[in-house]
Amino acid sequence: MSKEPDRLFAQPLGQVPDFAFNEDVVRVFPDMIKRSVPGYPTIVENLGVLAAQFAQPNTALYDLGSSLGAVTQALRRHVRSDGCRVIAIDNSAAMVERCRQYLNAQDSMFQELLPVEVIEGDILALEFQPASVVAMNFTLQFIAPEQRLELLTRIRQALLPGGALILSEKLRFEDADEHALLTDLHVAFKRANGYSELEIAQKRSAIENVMKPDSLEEHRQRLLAAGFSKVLPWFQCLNFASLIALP
Ligand SMILES: C[S@@+](CC[C@H](N)C(=O)[O-])C[C@H]1O[C@@H](n2cnc3c(N)ncnc32)[C@H](O)[C@@H]1O
Ligand SMILES: O=C(O)C(=O)C[C@]1(C(=O)O)C=C[C@@H](O)C=C1
Repeated sequence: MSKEPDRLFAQPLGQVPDFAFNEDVVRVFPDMIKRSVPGYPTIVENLGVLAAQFAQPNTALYDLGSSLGAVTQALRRHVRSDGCRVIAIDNSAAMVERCRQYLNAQDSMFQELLPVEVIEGDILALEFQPASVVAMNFTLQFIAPEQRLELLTRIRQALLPGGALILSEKLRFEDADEHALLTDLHVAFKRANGYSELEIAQKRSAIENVMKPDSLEEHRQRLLAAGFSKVLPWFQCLNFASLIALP
């Protein structure tokens, strides 16, 4: 994985453009996500551990919004069920190209890894195959809010009994004081990871139009409306959480 440090927002930008998963972001993405999302390495590795409990032989495992394939790599490290295959999908051409290179490198270092197909495409247009695990690691928050229920309903319909959706998201808090406190604590996390006040402020302007977090309660209600029977939070660090949703 690239070790290039994220300095994308270090210089004053004047008008800050909307955040996009373009070449510039791809180059620094491993550093950016680790320094921006509290608990990210723990979530990714344990997503593999959890997935191994839900994966069933001869089924598909999806990594939706796969970026550079960190979750796909964790699935391949942990899932041992026979005949499983990973389907990773992302609509950023730059992400997909680099993801394929990283997965080829993983292939050359380890034997007997699950086969993986990396698709450049829109999750909203995906025809799901019967799946035992669907991972969405910080991707739903970038889908237009009015399209989230329909997408989750289609995921629910593709999930086999005994399978699971593992959904990680940045959270919004319904109580204004709670939201302000958790936002301040997240800023403190970023500062402790070496981001300046300018970097933090410009990144916030860049993502505010493109990333719309929901509250935990909104997630729970929508997952139930999509047909899931149970929603279990398994991880939270500050305003970032990961949920298991059972069919
Ligand atoms: C925050 S990143 C995901 C991080 C990644 N899952 C990980 O754990 O390292 C969100 C990703 O979702 C992708 N994405 C956003 N909307 C999408 C869509 N409609 N279809 C496919 N991919 C999408 C973006 O291109 C981006 O790579
Ligand atoms: O920087 C932030 O505040 C974020 O919300 C982090 C976040 C995310 O949650 O996906 C936003 C965009 C980048 O992809 C990396 C991380």
